[in-house]
Amino acid sequence: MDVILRTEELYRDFKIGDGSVVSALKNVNIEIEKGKLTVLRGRSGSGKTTLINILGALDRPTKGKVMFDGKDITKLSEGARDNLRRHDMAFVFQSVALMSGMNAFENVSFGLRLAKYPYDKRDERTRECLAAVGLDKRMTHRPSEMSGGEQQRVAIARAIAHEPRLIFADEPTAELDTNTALHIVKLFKELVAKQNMTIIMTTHDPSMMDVADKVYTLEDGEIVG
Ligand SMILES: Nc1ncnc2c1ncn2[C@@H]1O[C@H](COP(=O)(O)OP(=O)(O)OP(=O)(O)O)[C@@H](O)[C@H]1O
Repeated sequence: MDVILRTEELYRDFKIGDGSVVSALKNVNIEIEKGKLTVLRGRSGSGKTTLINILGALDRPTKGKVMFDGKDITKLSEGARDNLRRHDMAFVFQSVALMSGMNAFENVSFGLRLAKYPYDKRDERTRECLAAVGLDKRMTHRPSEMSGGEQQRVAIARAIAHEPRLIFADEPTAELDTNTALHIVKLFKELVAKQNMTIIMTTHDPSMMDVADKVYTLEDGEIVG
C-alpha cells in the first residue's frame, strides 16, 4: 500500500469562552492511500472538519504528527505550509466558492494563475479539465447561469487543474440531490484515479460509502472504524 498521508496520535483541543476545553480529536491514527478516495464519516460534531483542516494544513493539531512524504507538516513554517497548500493540495467545499463575476473558463483559469501554473499551458489545461467534468458546452456560463451540480463540477475542474497531489472535499455534495451527488463523486473518483491524485472527503451521506475505497468513521473525536 502506497501511503501519501499518515497521522500519528493526533489530538486537537479547542478552548472555549467559559475556559473549558473541547477535545475535538483524540488519538487519531489514519493512513491515506495514494490514488484512492478516502471518506471520513460521522455525525455532526464528530470532528470531520477539524480533521480535514489539519490534514490540509489549514489548522495545526494540539499534539501529534501529520506525515506527508515522510515529513511532519505540522512542524513547517506558515510560509512552507502556504506553499504546500497552493501547489500540492486543493480544496472543494460544500457551498461552491466560485467567483460570481467570472464564467466557468475564467474561474478555472484563475485558479491556475494562483497556483502559478505555466502561463502558456493555462488555456489548454482549463479546456481539458472542463471537458473532463462534462462542461465543454458551458465554458462561457457564469455560476448564476448554471445548476448546483454544474457549479460543483466547475469547482472540481478548478480543484484538479493544477494537478494537486491531494484533494480535500468537505461535504462537497451536501447541497445536491442524491443522484447528482453520486454522479459527481463517481466522476471525481475517475478523474483522480486517471491522474494519480488522491481524494479525502467528508460526508454524512450513506450512499457515498459504496464509492469510497476506504471509510473511516469518527465518533466524538475518535476513529471507531
Ligand atoms: N474553533 C472551534 N472552537 C471551539 N470548538 C470547536 C471549534 N471547531 C470545532 N469545535 C468543536 O469540535 C467538535 C468537532 O467539530 P467539527 O466541526 O470538526 O465536526 P464535524 O464532524 O465536521 O461536524 P459537521 O458535520 O456538523 O460539520 C465539535 O464539538 C465542535 O463544537
